[in-house]
Amino acid sequence: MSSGQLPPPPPLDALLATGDVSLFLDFDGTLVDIASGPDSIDVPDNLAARLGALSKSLGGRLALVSGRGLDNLGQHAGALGIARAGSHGAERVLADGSALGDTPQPLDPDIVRQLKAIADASGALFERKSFGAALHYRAVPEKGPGIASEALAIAQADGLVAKHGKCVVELVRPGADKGAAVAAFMEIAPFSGSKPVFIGDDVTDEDGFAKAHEMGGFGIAIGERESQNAQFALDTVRDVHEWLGL
Ligand SMILES: O=P(O)(O)OC[C@H]1O[C@H](O[C@H]2O[C@H](CO)[C@@H](O)[C@H](O)[C@H]2O)[C@H](O)[C@@H](O)[C@@H]1O
Repeated sequence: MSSGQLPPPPPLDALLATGDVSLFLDFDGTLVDIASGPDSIDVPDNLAARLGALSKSLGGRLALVSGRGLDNLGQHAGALGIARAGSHGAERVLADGSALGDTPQPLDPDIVRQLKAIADASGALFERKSFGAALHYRAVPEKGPGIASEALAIAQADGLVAKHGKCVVELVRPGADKGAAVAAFMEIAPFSGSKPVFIGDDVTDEDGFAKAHEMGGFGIAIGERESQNAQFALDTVRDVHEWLGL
């Protein structure tokens, strides 16, 4: 259903009055506005501190779940003293920085070279990531379908997964899934036994919405994109900040 046709979520205070809630937050397009490139984002002042305060008020039941690597997330958002999953959910750490689950394997260098060659030939922006590599075609949108199909062919030949997002396709190893990250956090304290709520704007967030709903909670889709699995919607990043009381 189009996000515009979904109702807004109940106020966070009202939700918290019904019992413990865990919030799982996407980053790009949810906490920060989409920009022309991965390093052009404008991170709101003191975002890390404000998320830390929100996490504290929720008894630690807050986690970022991003397609960015955790190293990259830290470079942009600053030191995050909250639970977080990066690389589309494959890298997971608790608020104290201890790992939750295994560290993923990086991509084979030959795959990275093939993706870089596609970027060089097409004018796409190549983003090297710790456990994946992405091709951003925001500056060459007409080449998006061709870039995506070349990346998909490499993924299929090498047992990898192509993650599609806003003007981007990325190859990752199987298992990088935001729903799996939600499930992993929900198995342990302080998340277990609470109602999970996943907030995100992009295709990869659908796994998070579906898992949150399956576990008794719901998803909140941000922006115009049609969502298959969210129950509620908010229009903008600013609305997300207001709903969270950031
Ligand atoms: O799961 P997220 O936290 O939303 O991360 C998804 C991807 O975000 C970044 O790309 C997107 O945001 C860029 C900056 O606004 C934008 O230029 C790009 O078109 C978007 O696709 C990031 O660069 C990727 O690595 C993340 O996977």
